[in-house]
Amino acid sequence: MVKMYYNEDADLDVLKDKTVTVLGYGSQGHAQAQNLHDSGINVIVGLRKGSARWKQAEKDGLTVKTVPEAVKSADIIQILLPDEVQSRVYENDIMPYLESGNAIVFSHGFNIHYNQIIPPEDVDVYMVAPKSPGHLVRRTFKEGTGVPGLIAIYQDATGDAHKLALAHAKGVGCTRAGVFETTFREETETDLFGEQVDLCGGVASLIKMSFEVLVEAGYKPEMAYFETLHELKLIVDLIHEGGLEKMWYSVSNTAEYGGLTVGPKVINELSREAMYEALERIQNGEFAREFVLEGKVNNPVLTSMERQEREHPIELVGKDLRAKMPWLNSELNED
Ligand SMILES: NC(=O)C1=CN([C@@H]2O[C@H](COP(=O)(O)OP(=O)(O)OC[C@H]3O[C@@H](n4cnc5c(N)ncnc54)[C@H](OP(=O)(O)O)[C@@H]3O)[C@@H](O)[C@H]2O)C=CC1
Ligand SMILES: CC(=O)[C@](C)(O)C(=O)O
Ligand SMILES: [Mg+2]
Ligand SMILES: [Mg+2]
Repeated sequence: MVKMYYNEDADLDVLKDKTVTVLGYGSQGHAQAQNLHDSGINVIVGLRKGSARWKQAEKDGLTVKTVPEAVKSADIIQILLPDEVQSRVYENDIMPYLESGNAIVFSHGFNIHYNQIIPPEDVDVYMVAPKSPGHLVRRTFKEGTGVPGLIAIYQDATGDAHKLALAHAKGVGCTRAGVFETTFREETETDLFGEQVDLCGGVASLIKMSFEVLVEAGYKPEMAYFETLHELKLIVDLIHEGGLEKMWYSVSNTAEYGGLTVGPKVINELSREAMYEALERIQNGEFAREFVLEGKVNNPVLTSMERQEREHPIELVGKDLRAKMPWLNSELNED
C-alpha cells in the first residue's frame, strides 16, 4: 500500500508566516481559497480586472487583487485558472513578479508535464490536487469531512516543498480524507485518462446512449431519464461507500445476474481498445497538443460540442424533471 498522509502528518505552522495567493475563483479556486482561509492561512485571491467573481470573493471574506499584485504579495502562488490559459497568464502576469524562494502550486500537472510552463529553478513547484470537483471540495470541508487528494513535488528549491505541500493539503481539507504522494507525470496522465474514459466522458456517453436507445425504441423520455441518469447517482453512492460488492449486494439478484453477464458485452474489448488509444494519446502528448491549440483559437470545437450537449434530449427532459425536484437544485450555487 502507498503511504497515506492524514491530519497528524501535516503541520499548518509552516504556512503561518506565508501568504498564499490563489489565482482564479472558479470551481477549485473558490473552494480551495475559502478552505485555506478557514484553516487560518493568509489568503489573497488574484483575478483579472472586471471579473464577475471579484465581488463574490470579497463577500466571502477574502482580499482580492489583480493577478500581478496578488503575485507580488505572495510567497506561495497557486494557479487555479483553466489549464488552457495558465501559460499565457504565467508569462504575462506571474513570471515577471516571481521571487527566489517562492512556491508555485498546481492542482493538476498539465502545464508542467506538457512543457507549457517552465518555472525558474529557484522556486518550489508542488501540487495539491483534490480528487474531486471543486464544489464538493468546499461542501465536504464545511461538513467537517474532506476529499482525498494528491501531492507531488516537481522542484524543491527551498528544501521545504514537501512540508509545504502537506500543510497546503491540510489547509484545503484533504488530509482529513487521506493524501498520497505521486509525480506530476502520474497525476496528469491518470487524471486525463479518468476524466476522458470513465468519470466524465465514459459516463456521459453511457448515459446518453442508453437514453437514446430507450427513447428510439418508443419508451417515454421521462422514464428513460430516471432509468439511465437519475438512478445512476444512487447506484454510484453504494459503489463509493462499499465498492462494487456493496452495490451487487443491494440490488436484486436479477440486476446482479443481468448486470454481470450483459455489462461486459456493452463495455467490451472494443471499448478496451478505445481506452488504450486514449491513454496513448495522453502519454505521447497528442491530446495535450490538440487541447492547447484548441484553446489558442478560442475553443471552436468545445463551444460547438457544449451547445450540442445542451440541446441533447436528455438535457431537455432532465431540466423539466429536475425543476420538479427542488431539493436537487441549490447546491452548486451555494458557495
Ligand atoms: N474543476 C475541478 O473540479 C478540478 C480542476 N482541477 C484543476 O484546477 C485548475 C483550475 O480548474 P477550474 O477550477 O476548473 O477552473 P475554472 O474554469 O473554474 O476557473 C475559472 C477562474 O479562472 C479565471 N480566469 C480564466 N481566464 C483567466 C485569465 N485569462 N486571467 C485571469 N483569470 C482568468 C476566471 O476568472 P473570471 O472570474 O474573470 O472569469 C475564474 O475566476 C485546473 O488546473 C484544473 O485542471 C483539478 C481537479 C478538479
Ligand atoms: C474533477 C476532476 O478531478 C477532474 C474531472 O479531473 C477535472 O475537473 O479536471
Ligand atoms: Mg481529477
Ligand atoms: Mg482533471
